Amino acid sequence: MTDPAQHPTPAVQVTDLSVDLGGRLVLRGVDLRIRSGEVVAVLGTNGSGKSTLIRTIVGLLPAFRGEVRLFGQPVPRFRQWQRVGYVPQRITAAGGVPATVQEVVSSGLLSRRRLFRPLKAADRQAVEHALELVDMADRRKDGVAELSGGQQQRVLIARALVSDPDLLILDEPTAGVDLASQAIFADAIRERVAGGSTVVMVSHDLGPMDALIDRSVVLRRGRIVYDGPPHASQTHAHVHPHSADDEPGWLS
Ligand SMILES: Nc1ncnc2c1ncn2[C@@H]1O[C@H](COP(=O)(O)OP(=O)(O)OP(=O)(O)O)[C@@H](O)[C@H]1O
Repeated sequence: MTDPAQHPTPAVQVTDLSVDLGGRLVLRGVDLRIRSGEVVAVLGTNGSGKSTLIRTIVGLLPAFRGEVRLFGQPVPRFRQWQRVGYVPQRITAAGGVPATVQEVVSSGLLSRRRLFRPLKAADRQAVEHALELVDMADRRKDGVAELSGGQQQRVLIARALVSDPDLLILDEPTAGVDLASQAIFADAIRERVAGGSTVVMVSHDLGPMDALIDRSVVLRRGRIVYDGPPHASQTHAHVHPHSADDEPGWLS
């Protein structure tokens, strides 16, 4: 029998995943197993498939072949979305709908409350805490459309953190966010990681988050070409993807 202590259910399990976008295979045969508590960076050049991988993991894109499981459950049947915080790649936080900062952050709690019900005191407190974390509490009543790009990104980060998720999936969360806010965000993530959260993060520039990463995965043309310790991948990911065949982690 398998010992569950030695083989606990991974937070994310991607098996032989291929994804088709517009008739083209953008991901091809991706295998990735992320244990609970790991902090994994997904790296690779523009168009290598990072966002596609992230969006398939959170169920926004269907698998063409293979599957993704979250906490052991295939994504199409997964229902515990309150356990997952997701920051999408930079888009307008409003998504075209006029909404205040407070409303967007509250929407991070939607899966744990009934739509259109007023927030309970504990929820209001969680929203306030998340807004304070990203230093946006004084803008709570403002429309997100009136914010700068970096401020909108901070609101999306607060939305992902508000439900105190077990798994954070972040697609370039700090793109366009100033260094001070990146440091605040890194602290918030560090706190979550210390509490046992799992983090999967796409980034071109990890900045203050760099020290938190314990593993990185490099994509190239829809395939994983490196999976191992962060150092070698960051040195070579964008420069010489084939120059480090003798280093551990590089896949042929
Ligand atoms: N809706 C779509 N239809 C067809 N092809 C798409 C679509 N969205 C993305 N692609 C293609 O899929 C490939 C991977 O895109 P993806 O956004 O996953 O890359 P990425 O690694 O996240 O890039 P970046 O670093 O620029 O964000 C690209 O070649 C892109 O042109």
